[in-house]
Amino acid sequence: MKEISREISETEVDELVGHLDFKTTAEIEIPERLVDQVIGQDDAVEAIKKAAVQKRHVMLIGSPGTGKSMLAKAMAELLPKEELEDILVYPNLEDPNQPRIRTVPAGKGKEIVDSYKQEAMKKSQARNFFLFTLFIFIIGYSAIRGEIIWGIIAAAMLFLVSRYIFPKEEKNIPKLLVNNKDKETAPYEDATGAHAGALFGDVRHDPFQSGGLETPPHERVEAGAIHRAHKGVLFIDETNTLTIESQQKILTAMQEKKFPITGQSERSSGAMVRTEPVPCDFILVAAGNLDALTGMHPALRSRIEGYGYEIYMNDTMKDTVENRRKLVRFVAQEVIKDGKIPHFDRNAVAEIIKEAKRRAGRRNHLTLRLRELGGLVRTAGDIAKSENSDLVRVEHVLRAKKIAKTIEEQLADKYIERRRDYRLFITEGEEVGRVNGLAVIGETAGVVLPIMAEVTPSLSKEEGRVIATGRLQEIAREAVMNVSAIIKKYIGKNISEKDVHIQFVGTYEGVEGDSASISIATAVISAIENIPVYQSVAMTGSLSVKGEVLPVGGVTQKIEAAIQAGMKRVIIPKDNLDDVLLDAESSGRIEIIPVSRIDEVLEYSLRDGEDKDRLLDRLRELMD
Ligand SMILES: Nc1ncnc2c1ncn2[C@@H]1O[C@H](COP(=O)(O)OP(=O)(O)OP(=O)(O)O)[C@@H](O)[C@H]1O
Repeated sequence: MKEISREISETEVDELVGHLDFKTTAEIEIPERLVDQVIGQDDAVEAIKKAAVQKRHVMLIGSPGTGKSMLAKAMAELLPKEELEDILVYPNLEDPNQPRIRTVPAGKGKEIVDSYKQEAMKKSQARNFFLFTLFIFIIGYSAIRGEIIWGIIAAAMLFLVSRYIFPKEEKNIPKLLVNNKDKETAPYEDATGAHAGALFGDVRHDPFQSGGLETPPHERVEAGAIHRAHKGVLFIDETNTLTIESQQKILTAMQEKKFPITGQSERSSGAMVRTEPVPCDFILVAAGNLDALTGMHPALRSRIEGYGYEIYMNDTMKDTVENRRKLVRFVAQEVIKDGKIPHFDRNAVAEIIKEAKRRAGRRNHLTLRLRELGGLVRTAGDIAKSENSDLVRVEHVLRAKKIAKTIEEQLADKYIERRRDYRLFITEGEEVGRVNGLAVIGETAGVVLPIMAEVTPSLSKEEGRVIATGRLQEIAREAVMNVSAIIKKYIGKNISEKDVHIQFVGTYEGVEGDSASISIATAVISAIENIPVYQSVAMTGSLSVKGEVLPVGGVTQKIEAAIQAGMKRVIIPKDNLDDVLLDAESSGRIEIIPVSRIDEVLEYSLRDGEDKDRLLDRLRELMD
């Protein structure tokens, strides 16, 4: 049995950090451009570089937190900022409900608005001076004539009339709709989850629509994300969550490169206003997971397909020296980006990289779900900071790992807790037909999944049935089918004349049980042969019809779940041994038994005794 080394030694640290020579992440150099900071998504980086030059749209599909919005932001940095423009909206004297639109080079917009304001101020000052002199004259004259009351009344009337007669200069000042003054890069607009108004612009409602108190229509016009993204990038995550109508409008905006703004609420006075088309020459970066493709408007998708790039994001990258070095840089990047947490020392970085290996769930790979890993970096940083430590050290990372758990992991904890309360776990003694299987929730959390099997004579005359409860019926049926082949061939019993009942004890929403087949097999064999199973043993593995134990996913998480539930031994497929990456705290707390055949599973899980020896002898004779 292979003992997995637990203590993290100097050489291990050196290997984990890709033999980079550094004491703390403060020494690590970080590239200036965002695009050069992206890790492990080389195809996507290539595509956005090309798309930025050719002004093409891009679709990024993949798991959350792998860098989709980071790439969109990076793309905005690559676009020429010389082309940026300001957009102004002017009143239209002929048709006030159709305000006019003008574009000027970036920075000019504010100058124009300022000069209009000054002009208006001068005019209104002159007007006020004239009115003031007139009032003084009227009141002075009426006072001389001893009729001051009439004078005051006349002045008030004049004041009211003047409000109507004199044009309001401020009403002619254009409004700066999109301001790109002093922008360092082309705009990046994240319109994820935006409602129609935020996306396509809106015209506000005017509660005072007459009486000289109204706000002119052009002043009520608000730009949408598509307009603010003019000459830049419009990023929309979960594109499929937009209504079909919105997707259609985006498509029109992409084709026309301009889109008028109108009031979005039908009952508002804003709905009467519709501007001239407003420029919106943006590059769309649409993102999402695979579901996003199904909910996406086909025309929008084909527009991107035909005129742009579609990229599937990587979830993991190969575990190479070069990529480990990139993860060292990632830790440094996250520290700088956060700005508040201390730098990491070498050992702490190594622990993060170890976690990246663990989270990859795949042999010789590192995870690229870097947002989650970044969360761990920040939590470790916060712990170090709260303790006034000048550096983040291994102990901080280890503690952070306990806190920075994904929802699935927290769910698994609750699940375990609840099962403990109800004593659904049995971790000692032995029982016929009951096996502690292991499964995963989501992709990140392991759980113990107890399985019970019972074999009864068939109720139907023709053939026996597999009766499984819970959502895992299909898996149970498949596993039983494999097991029956094995049992028939090697144990010499035909279970097709029996009913096999399989129960997944307390199955939980989201549990995936594809790796439960050796557990089901063991439970069924135990039930048929009436040999009890040790309850201190947990197991995971897939089973072939020939009785070989095949590798499964999420072994580390499953072993952790077994440890947490209080198991003593865990049986895993031999091919998965390299995937086991327990942290210092968990390691050594359970005996790991790698197996490659079902007879080995039975050897370690069935109660010792003559029955078992006979069964194994028979089985091995036939299998060898
Ligand atoms: N490939 C990567 N390289 C470097 N850092 C990354 C990468 N992916 C994610 N990050 C880090 O995680 C943060 C969040 O990632 P980002 O928002 O780009 O993910 P996303 O794929 O857009 O996720 P979602 O689809 O859930 O919005 C980034 O700001 C960055 O700090």
